[in-house]
Amino acid sequence: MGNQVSDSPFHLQGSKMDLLSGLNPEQRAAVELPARSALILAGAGSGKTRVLTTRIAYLISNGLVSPSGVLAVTFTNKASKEMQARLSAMLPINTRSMWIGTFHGLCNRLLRAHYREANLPQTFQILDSSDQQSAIKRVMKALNVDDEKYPPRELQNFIGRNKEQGLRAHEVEAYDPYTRRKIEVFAAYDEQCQREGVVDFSELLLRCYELLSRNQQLREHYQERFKHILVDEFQDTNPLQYRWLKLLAGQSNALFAVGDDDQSIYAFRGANVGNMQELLRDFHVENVIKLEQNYRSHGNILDAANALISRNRNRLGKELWTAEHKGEPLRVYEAPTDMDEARFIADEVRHLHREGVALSEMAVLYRSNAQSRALEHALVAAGVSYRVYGGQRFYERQEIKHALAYLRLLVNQDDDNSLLRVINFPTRGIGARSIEQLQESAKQYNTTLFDAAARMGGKVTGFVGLIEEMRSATANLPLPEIVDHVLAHSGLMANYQNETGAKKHEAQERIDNLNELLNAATLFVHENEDDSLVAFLTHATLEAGEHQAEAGSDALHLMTVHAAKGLEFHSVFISGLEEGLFPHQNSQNEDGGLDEERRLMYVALTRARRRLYLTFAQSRMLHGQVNYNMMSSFLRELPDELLQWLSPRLTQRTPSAFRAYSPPAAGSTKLPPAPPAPVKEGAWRIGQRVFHQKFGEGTITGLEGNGTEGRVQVNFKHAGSKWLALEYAKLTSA
Ligand SMILES: Nc1ncnc2c1ncn2[C@@H]1O[C@H](COP(=O)(O)OP(=O)(O)OP(=O)(O)O)[C@@H](O)[C@H]1O
Ligand SMILES: [Mg+2]
Repeated sequence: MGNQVSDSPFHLQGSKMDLLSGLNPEQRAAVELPARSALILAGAGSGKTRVLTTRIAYLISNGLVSPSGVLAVTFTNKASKEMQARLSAMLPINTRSMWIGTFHGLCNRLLRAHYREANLPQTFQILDSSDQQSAIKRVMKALNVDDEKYPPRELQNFIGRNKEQGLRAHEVEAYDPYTRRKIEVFAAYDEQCQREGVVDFSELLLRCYELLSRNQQLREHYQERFKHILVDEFQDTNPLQYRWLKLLAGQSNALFAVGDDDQSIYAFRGANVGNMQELLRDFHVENVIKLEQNYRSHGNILDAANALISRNRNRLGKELWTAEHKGEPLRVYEAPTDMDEARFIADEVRHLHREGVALSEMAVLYRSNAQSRALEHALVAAGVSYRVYGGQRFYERQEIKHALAYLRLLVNQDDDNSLLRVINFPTRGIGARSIEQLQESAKQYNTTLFDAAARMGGKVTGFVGLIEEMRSATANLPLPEIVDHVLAHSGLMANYQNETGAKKHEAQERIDNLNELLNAATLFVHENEDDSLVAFLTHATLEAGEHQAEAGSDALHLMTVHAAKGLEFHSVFISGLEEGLFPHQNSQNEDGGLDEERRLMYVALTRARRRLYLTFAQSRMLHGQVNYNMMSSFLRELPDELLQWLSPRLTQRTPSAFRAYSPPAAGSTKLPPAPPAPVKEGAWRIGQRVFHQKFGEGTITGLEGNGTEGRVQVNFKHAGSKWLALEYAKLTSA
């Protein structure tokens, strides 16, 4: 059973003063609180994480607890590594063996230590989401469950949701035969996992919770051991996590929670700010300590964040101030296109870097992962090393690799790797057994897998047919339309569109990314003489993997706002501040959705210490078409006097506004890219009949903008009315 609690206190001469000397009175009071449960409720950058870390050091160095008596929960692995590093700097102890980690990490550790009691094999494996889905499909097959009536994804969500509420199959209530059938699958799936010695993510937490709640001896052992339980980002814990904490805390241990209701950004995953109220009640918390001084940001940044968040309803209410001076205004930049926005950011980064700001002290934040592609492209071109955090680089993402594999098969059917990647993705009933047979047959006749597949018959040959069909259908199409065709006909797009429930968010990201691939193809055609599919695939291979900064080297941070929680940087760029993108359009249909987006924006703003850029683009490519979004309402919610516009402030998108585009006034740090060269005006007129390769014949019903930025509205005979960018639409007159 784990480490024993050491009796010998840990005394470090003089460290008490050193540890506390840099803190303000409230922070100090929080660090020195007696061993009772407490809630520190405080805004961004007020030192919550610092207080939590210092408290651990304080308790240990004063002999109030041994290092093994502490359990600290962080939100990400990155955060737990940082906490260990900070602790090591404060205490001469090995922090590696301490129980500091994420909920999943800590549960895994407990289950490994007590695998027998948890009824697991010593080497139990963890299923990721796609492993889990294959496992569910096998169960369904064995039970003869119709996967049209019961989509495997729906079952996956059903199982996950119930486990996250602490429910096993036999505890789920069934009101109808449909649910009863799902419960059967749930039960059989758990049996199969048990037989095979695997656990999924939600099982980690539930199994650990059950272990502790059923095994009194173990529970008492850990309750005896973890005298101090400390939780960072408490506002984002879900109900099962909270129950797990309660169990470990028992009657007498101290739960020290720090959090900020204004930074609660995981409600969509079941996190519950209400936990804060429950904590006060369940743990008889008498003192809620508020920290109101922000040490991170200059005044203007903080004023902007405060002004923004003040528009939210139902806040617990707290003020933030800083002793720092106002600093610079927030820099706003409106770019003509998303590519210009990305180039502007790359230029500014280089400029700041030349002035001495380390790349790792800068971050570019975006709302959705798909936005990283345009940014990556510009950074590669500018030679800036960067690292994508909390997600993969664009061309390494699963769905992009799948799409590229299909495209590769179109140009080279002998590419066995690509074939193996997608022969059964999306699933088309080609099992591991068939693939083995295929490989044997290819070996026997010394042919490629594709040739072997053509001979094999059944579903495998059906796949060959699909590739051949797609190849002939796309033979004479321009590159973006080839990509579009393959996304639609391979079933990739539909596969993600069919996601439901909790998986929907992830699937939406994948769909956005696939659309982004289409944008990449469209752009590629414009930037390259050779715009063949082969050339594009070569380009994709080169952009993947080549420029990712090496581990440990100085590199710019690229990440979603979600992934940036708890971090800070000298300079931050918040990109894509457009209505529909940030705030995300999905938030409009969800109750409290806009408030959650605003909290996300608050998180983004408060990451910056010294300099903040807010950027957006007049036009952005989405699904191969140009979208004209409005400036984000969040930008409008920031007080005018805090903003410095680097581009002329455009309130309306009119053709004259485009013509008025000019470099920013002197005094700003950097010139934006030159305005697009106007093309011959009047080439198109309302009422004119036109032809588009994909949509066919139509009539122009609207014109807007000018030059490469111009767009037309066309009412197509068969495809309905669409706005198209003149630059990309390649219209001909009919
Ligand atoms: N008393 C202090 N004196 C000087 N600097 C401080 C003090 N307290 C905190 N800081 C610094 O302020 C910054 C923000 O602190 P910290 O990250 O702990 O805030 P936080 O409340 O956890 O923020 P977030 O809500 O974003 O997680 C850090 O750089 C930290 O070192
Ligand atoms: Mg923090």
